Amino acid sequence: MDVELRGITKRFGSVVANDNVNLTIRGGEVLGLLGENGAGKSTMMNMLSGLYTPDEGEILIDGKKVEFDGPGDGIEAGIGMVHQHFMLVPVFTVAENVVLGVEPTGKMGYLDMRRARRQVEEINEKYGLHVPPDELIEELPVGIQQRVEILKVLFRSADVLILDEPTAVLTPQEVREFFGIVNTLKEAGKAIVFITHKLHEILEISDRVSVLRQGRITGEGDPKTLTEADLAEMMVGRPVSFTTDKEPAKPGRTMIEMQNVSMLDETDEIVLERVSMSVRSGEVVGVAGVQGNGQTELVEALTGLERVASGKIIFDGTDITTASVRERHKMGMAHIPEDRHKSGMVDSFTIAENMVLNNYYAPEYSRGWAIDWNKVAETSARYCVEFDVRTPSVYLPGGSLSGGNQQKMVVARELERETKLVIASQPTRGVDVGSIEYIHERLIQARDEGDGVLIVSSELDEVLGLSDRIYVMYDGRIVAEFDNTGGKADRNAVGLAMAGAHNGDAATGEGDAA
Ligand SMILES: Nc1ncnc2c1ncn2[C@@H]1O[C@H](COP(=O)(O)OP(=O)(O)OP(=O)(O)O)[C@@H](O)[C@H]1O
Repeated sequence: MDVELRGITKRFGSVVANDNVNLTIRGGEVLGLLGENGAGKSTMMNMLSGLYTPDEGEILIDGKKVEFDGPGDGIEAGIGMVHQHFMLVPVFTVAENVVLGVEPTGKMGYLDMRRARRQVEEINEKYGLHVPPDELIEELPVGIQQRVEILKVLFRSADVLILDEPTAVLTPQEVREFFGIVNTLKEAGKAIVFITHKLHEILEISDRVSVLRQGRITGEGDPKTLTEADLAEMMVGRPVSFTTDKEPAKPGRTMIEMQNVSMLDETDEIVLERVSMSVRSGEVVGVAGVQGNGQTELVEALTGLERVASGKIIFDGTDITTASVRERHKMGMAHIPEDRHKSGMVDSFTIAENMVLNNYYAPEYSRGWAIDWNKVAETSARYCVEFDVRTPSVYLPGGSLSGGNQQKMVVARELERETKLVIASQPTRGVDVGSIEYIHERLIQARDEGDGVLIVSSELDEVLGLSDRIYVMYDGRIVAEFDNTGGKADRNAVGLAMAGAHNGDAATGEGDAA
């Protein structure tokens, strides 16, 4: 099935999200879609899937004009969207989720769950999805949940699959498996639209690439003849540096220290086991690891979001093991959370309100009981310019920003404050290459101004590029430590430690440690 967008324009108030867009999507092909944060990618796909109606232009399927009046019409026409934030019911099984809304019925009109299960198995088999139909969603890892979303649209006979930043939350192993599935779908004649900010993925998986800038298609090309640098320049309109220039670190006093910290989850399983680590002022320490090996819990312990079971945490000489989140924050701890929607922002609050979400009581904004909103708005507008948060007004809701711009808003709030320690968890997730460059520069600037900086990232290149020292986490423990002065840490050795192939004990300084 081929789909054509012709002269599509979409406005939100004064924002022109799509401006006279022309795009063709073909069956049996992966189209890579690239663009800066806020360029209009999601808006365009939301129109293709029937969620939004274009203000101007038309959509043609196999040459015939179609009009959608909601996502039901989109899926009816064979267009399926796999969203970045999954829309599954956690307490339902895979099969129940897949058939929800289009349940097959038996002769008496009752739900025929056996038939549903069989149909799920057939799709599973055909596309090599390997999803267990009877498992509850909440029991499944993220990578498998994503396949359930794919199953859902295939069950509804989608011929066009729109994948919106599908790899953002996957481990490297899950990405490999996911690409295998994408290729199977393509060979079966499906048209795939693949949206990502990871340029190497575009080069690897897509047959064609289109670049969107400020609502317009500004470039198209063949990934076989393009490089990452070409793609970055097409997106941003200027050459982008993939490495961050930095002077050697000048580590000072210990800013934060964990001493033998252990943590249990709600079922009393150990999620952090006797972790000892430190960050000094004037250094960037990176935490590498495949997601799910205790990094989230490490950050929760440091920031006070969760209580530790044993051990001590010392922040600039003060024992903060039992201190609250706000106390730590007031002492100069900044936190860029891995999931901004969980602990970073409120969608319905304005951008200005979000910019002071954890700081509104500071003397520069508060006069007694009253908040000086003019001052808040003025400061927020400045942060938006500095961090290139694209919005016509700071009085719009935070949730109206594109995903990457929401992330930049949270990063701006945390990095613009006077701090001693910055804890940055997946700081550039969903952020375009131009803004990654800027966020990296700001993290190095924080280090050079004397902050301790802790970066937790599932992007190994990010950890290697920024850190002066690297810890590797595996199975709730720190299993290795590497000196990365001048970028000397061995990528393969770090990768091996991430995979658990490490015999040494970082705490005793054995192994490939510094
Ligand atoms: N529902 C909405 N209300 C108001 N403005 C919106 C809405 N949806 C999108 N916009 C605006 O339209 C523009 C395009 O946003 P869109 O989400 O399509 O960008 P994107 O290319 O997908 O970005 P990202 O890479 O950050 O996800 C942005 O300026 C955004 O703020």
